[in-house]
Amino acid sequence: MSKNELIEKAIEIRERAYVPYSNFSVGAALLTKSGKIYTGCNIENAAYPVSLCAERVAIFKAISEGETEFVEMAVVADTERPVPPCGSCRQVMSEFFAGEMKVHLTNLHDNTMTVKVDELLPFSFQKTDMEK
Ligand SMILES: O=c1ccn([C@H]2C[C@H](O)[C@@H](CO)O2)c(=O)[nH]1
Ligand SMILES: [Zn+2]
Repeated sequence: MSKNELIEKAIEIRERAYVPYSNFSVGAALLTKSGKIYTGCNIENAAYPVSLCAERVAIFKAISEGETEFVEMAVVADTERPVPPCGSCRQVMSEFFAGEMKVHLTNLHDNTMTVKVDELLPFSFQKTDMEK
């Protein structure tokens, strides 16, 4: 599985985005260690805050299927710069992904930026912070 194949999956699933409010479609694809790909698109709601981002749809699909080991993720939107994930998604990434894991952020013009989870959210709140 190459970076470009993962990006292709994110581009494909982006077409399924349900975005009647923002009209801003996002796609995500997450590769597991076992070689499976979980995809996600953003899904909005008339009660706006209930909406879910593409990244979290992909991550929660994988977690709910019992996946625990992840290799890399791709996120795509029709932005000028590579799409930056929101803070909530960064926090969820830091919960389930290794700090060193790569996330490929891209747009429809092939401007891709690859960042590590730790770079997306440094000094993130972790479950170990609740242990004394
Ligand atoms: O990285 C991002 C940024 C935004 N959105 C969604 C949330 C909302 O549906 C729309 C506008 O914020 O885009 C994502 O899915 N991922
Ligand atoms: Zn988000």
